[in-house]
Amino acid sequence: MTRTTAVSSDIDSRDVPAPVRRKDVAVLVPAAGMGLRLGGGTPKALRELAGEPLLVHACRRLALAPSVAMIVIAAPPGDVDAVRALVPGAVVVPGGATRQQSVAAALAVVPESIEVVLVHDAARALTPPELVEAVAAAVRSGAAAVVPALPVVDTIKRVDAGEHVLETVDRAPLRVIQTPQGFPRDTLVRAHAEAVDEHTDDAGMVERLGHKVHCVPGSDLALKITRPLDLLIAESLLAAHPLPES
Ligand SMILES: Nc1ccn([C@@H]2O[C@H](COP(=O)(O)OP(=O)(O)OP(=O)(O)O)[C@@H](O)[C@H]2O)c(=O)n1
Ligand SMILES: C[C@](O)(CO)[C@H](O)COP(=O)(O)O
Repeated sequence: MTRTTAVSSDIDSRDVPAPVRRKDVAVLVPAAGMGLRLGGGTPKALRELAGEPLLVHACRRLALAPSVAMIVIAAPPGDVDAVRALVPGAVVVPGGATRQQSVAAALAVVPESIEVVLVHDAARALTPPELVEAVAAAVRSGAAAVVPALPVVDTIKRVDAGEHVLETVDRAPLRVIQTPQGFPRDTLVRAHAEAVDEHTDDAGMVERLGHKVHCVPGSDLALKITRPLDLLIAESLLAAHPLPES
């Protein structure tokens, strides 16, 4: 028996605009960190996961996001040519001494015609293209800054210098923040130009300008590979969530 599904609608399909596929996003990929907490002596973005550098995993997923027009990588200064060979479609610049300086170096080469800029850690190598699209869409909808956020799952306590607990913090309003973080280009340029101190993320700089930062749901796949345990977790995640065959 053939099963049919009746779809009734009084909207003429000719009235429905086709989904807009805009390639209007530049993604800056800070990848110049040493990865001291991971160890191993190789810059972290070049450390391998299942036989390929973390940076390659990260850029492959970025390139699968329909909005992405260009990828700019801030590479370890001694590995610029190696990174160009690994990710041939990307623009590669030497990174700086801090994450913030690496992002600024990449931002400096984004053409003015690009209106939406995302910043994405190479260390979040398994971030799915869907999260990139969700962040880009929220920027297009008018947000000054967009961050993926996850709830905190552990009890949080504040301690003093001697590791004595001062208080147990209410975790309900706390969030763990990931990348990609998204911005209108002009806002990110201004945030970097006016930053007076070091920030751990770009949204923090935009927040300092007085703008509201908008959260979208984060992803477990966007974990930051920071310590050796994270590499083991990433191996399992990669096996469980391979990219579809092209
Ligand atoms: N001078 C720096 C420092 C960090 N990063 C990048 O910023 C991202 C997030 O940083 P983190 O995961 O903390 O990397 P590292 O700084 O390499 O780690 P660690 O602090 O353990 O050395 C990474 O993709 C890293 O390569 C960068 O581009 N330039
Ligand atoms: C930008 C970031 O990934 C957001 O969670 C994070 O702040 C980077 O921090 P790190 O101290 O450089 O690991």
